[in-house]
Amino acid sequence: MLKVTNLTKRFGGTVAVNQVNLQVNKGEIVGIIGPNGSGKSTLLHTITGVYQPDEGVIEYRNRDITRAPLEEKARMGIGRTFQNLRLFKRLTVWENLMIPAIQLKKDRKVAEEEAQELLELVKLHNHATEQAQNLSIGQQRLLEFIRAVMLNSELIFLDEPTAGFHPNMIQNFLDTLQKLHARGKTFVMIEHNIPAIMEVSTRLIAVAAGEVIADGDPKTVHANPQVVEAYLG
Ligand SMILES: Nc1ncnc2c1ncn2[C@@H]1O[C@H](COP(=O)(O)OP(=O)(O)OP(=O)(O)O)[C@@H](O)[C@H]1O
Repeated sequence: MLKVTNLTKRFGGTVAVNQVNLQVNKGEIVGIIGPNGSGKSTLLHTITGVYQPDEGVIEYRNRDITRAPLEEKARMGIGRTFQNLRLFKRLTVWENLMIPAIQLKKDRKVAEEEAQELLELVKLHNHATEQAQNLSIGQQRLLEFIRAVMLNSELIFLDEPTAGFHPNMIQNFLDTLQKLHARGKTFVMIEHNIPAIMEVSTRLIAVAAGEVIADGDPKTVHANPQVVEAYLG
């Protein structure tokens, strides 16, 4: 589905992403872990078109999308959420879901049914008429998450989706993720909550100092001595 080859992104003298190779196959939930400052967000920004890479190639469904901007990648089915949320804060929960869906020329009735169903899935249906800014951070993250799903995204990148969550909301998020996964969505998720990522990931990628240091079965990667060293060292 997605193939990244020799991807490099520099900021001045800092090599934030260094010759990264990775693939994402349809139906996976790929977890990305790594210490603070290891390049996870920059990797995600570069793949999704927030940043342009300095080197490397990004292919989606066998098409070269290396230089496509964020909006074009979104139209191709690559969705994402942001660590610093990007909701329409003064609009209602319902409007946050419907406005982008209508801009995408979705049929209004289909979009309304989908919005209602997704709101029920993340237990936000009683908040539909509230302004987004009045929700808790966790609820805002859930809203941004289902908005990405509403936008016909097939491959969805999540940047620390459970950051700021009340502990009892984490399971709600993980259950929703697995339900959407069961319907055919593919996910790539950066997360510091290791128990959460171990629960849902079908594959785990560990990065350190801008490089992929392990990629494979979650339990094997988590136990990899280099990964343990990167976290503790
Ligand atoms: N816009 C930027 N300008 C300059 N340097 C940047 C920029 N964004 C990231 N960096 C640097 O690139 C490196 C990787 O940062 P990045 O935010 O991608 O790491 P991260 O693994 O996502 O960290 P965290 O887990 O804390 O979110 C760091 O050295 C950081 O200081």
